[in-house]
Amino acid sequence: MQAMNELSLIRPDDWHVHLRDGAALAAVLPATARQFARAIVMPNLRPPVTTAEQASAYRQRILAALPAGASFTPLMTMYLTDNTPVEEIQKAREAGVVALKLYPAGATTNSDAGVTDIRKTYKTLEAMQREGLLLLVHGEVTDPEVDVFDREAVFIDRVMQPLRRDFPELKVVFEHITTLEAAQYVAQSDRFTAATLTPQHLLYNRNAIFTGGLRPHYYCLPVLKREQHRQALIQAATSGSPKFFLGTDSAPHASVMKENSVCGAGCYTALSALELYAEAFEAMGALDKLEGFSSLHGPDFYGLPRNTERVTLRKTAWTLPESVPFGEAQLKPLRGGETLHWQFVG
Ligand SMILES: NC(=O)N[C@@H](CC(=O)O)C(=O)O
Ligand SMILES: [Zn+2]
Ligand SMILES: [Zn+2]
Repeated sequence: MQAMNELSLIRPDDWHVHLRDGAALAAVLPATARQFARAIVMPNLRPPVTTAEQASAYRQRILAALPAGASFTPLMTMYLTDNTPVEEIQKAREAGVVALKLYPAGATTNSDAGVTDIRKTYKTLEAMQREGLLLLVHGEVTDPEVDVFDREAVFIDRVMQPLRRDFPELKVVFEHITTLEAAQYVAQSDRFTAATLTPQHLLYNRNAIFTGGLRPHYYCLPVLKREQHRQALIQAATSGSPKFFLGTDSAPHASVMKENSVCGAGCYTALSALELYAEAFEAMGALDKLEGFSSLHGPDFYGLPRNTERVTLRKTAWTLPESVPFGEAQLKPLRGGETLHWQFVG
């Protein structure tokens, strides 16, 4: 394939991002709004966004925190609980909420209020299927008997398959998939199932967490897996299949929380999201597949219009800052202080 020095794409959207709130929101929002036209905003605040009213208020806080002149649309989600009332689903749709997020209780950062048993949510899922709201899934079981590296594969058998059988027309996004099993499951599923892929799971295997010592900035959930899984994921992303699309899962945690005896899960990638994806696609000789993955498959699956504006990435070396302000704290991006070879130019 011919080497390319400039890449022009329809402006992408980020179908899975954590923007947090307050000073943290103000610190990270400009980076996401710079690269992406829209983003699916995760609801795992403390306390979580569980009502349509809270989602609307959170949307207003995001819009208020946008830099002057930015044109960015936050797409709001709500946090599904054992007790989400059925009536809340119609309110959610009316408030412009596009999806609910399933966190198995205890699976990840701020998931304590998550679902303890999917059957408890069946009436709500029925209403979502009827109203056309999507279900976004953090697909890991929390059973302490199950090895951390197997939790996604076990989730497919225990939760995904029954869920798909019982709600065949509910649109489900299997978020941030990390395994061969999940990539195969999604590739073989019908048109109501899709998946997002993060840059870290396309670029790294689990060795990255242990290179020369323990590297907390490579720790996210679901945790990085073996190389065979990474290969299955990058194959899926570059396959051209419309079932796979971009979701950074950029998940900022203050560096004091990452470099701690108990390290919070999450990689901060919003500062260089497209650059990291371009690097992963280029390594496969598949830069021609980047636009579908970044800009077309997501809106098509969500039933939203494609963007029309374009953005450019240039092949040029630049150094990602090692650390950026994060309210009173500091935030260390994945690959901070290192040289990247693509640069988003706007
Ligand atoms: N991905 C992560 O490791 N962390 C996310 C939560 C999530 O998406 O599971 C976070 O909110 O920090
Ligand atoms: Zn998650
Ligand atoms: Zn996430």
